[in-house]
Amino acid sequence: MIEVSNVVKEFDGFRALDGTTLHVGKGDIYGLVGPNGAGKSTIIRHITGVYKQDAGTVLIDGMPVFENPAVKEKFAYIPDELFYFMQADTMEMKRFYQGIYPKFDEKLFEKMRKFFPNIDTKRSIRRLSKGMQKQVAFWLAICCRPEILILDEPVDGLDPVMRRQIWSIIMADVSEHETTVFVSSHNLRELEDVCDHVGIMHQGKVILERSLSELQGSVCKIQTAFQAEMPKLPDGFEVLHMSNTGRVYTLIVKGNPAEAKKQIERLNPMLVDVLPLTLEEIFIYELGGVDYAVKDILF
Ligand SMILES: Nc1ncnc2c1ncn2[C@@H]1O[C@H](COP(=O)(O)OP(=O)(O)OP(=O)(O)O)[C@@H](O)[C@H]1O
Repeated sequence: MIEVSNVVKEFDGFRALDGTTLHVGKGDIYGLVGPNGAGKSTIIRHITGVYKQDAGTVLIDGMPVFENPAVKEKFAYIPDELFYFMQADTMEMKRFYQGIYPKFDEKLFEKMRKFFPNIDTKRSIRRLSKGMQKQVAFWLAICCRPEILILDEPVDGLDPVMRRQIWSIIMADVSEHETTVFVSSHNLRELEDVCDHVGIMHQGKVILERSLSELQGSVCKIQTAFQAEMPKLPDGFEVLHMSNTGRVYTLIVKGNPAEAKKQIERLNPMLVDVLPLTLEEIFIYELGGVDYAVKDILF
């Protein structure tokens, strides 16, 4: 659905994007994570056709985005800095969006009022708080019925209750309409519960791109204890990290979790348990040795 290949962008000789490549499939919830200055907003501005790349391609459904209104109708974009007509109120903005998005869902707009009880839709947006302005942006974006929602740091500035609310609205939309979501954040934890694909961006490149199921099936944490010393582990059993407290050993193991558990069980342990790894832990071990600087910044 979104295909970004080898995109290069320079600003006054500074290479903000240095061969960025990423792929987002239909219905994916793709999280792009990276430290400040990695290039997340810049690549998003290419995907939304705000910028034109110096080299490489940016395609949505096989079509170039830049200056292509047919493609722009497919997505709604919430940038990190909102650019409303600040004098307008929410109802006026709604009419503006209705003019641009033929599929704008008026009924849904009314239905969603209950989620945003603090928004006075007749008050100029300039006079709403920053968090409230973001809420309005979501409300309108979802009602545009886009095929793709592109969100740059979407919940920054929202309180924890509203964050949960916004995510649950997005998730409901995804499951009902198979909306594709492309979301950037510098906070991996924020994306952990919602994304099914994650890309890590660093210095203008996507250095790692994985599906969550692929990640979760490829590394696991095993806790085990033996009567005496830890026996020799089978050949080919790839331990990425091992620590122990007394007789209880915690192993981070590469490979299928169920298979790894079976292999440990053959060694007659007193106990063996497979524990879930957080996305953060998975990346730490996945990236092990690749680039410590990235790990230090991201986690
Ligand atoms: N219009 C511009 N002119 C000059 N430099 C720019 C411009 N836009 C971005 N940059 C530079 O490109 C790099 C990437 O910026 P970008 O905003 O894409 O990073 P980011 O990953 O979104 O960061 P953050 O998490 O802080 O929002 C930065 O070094 C930034 O200074």
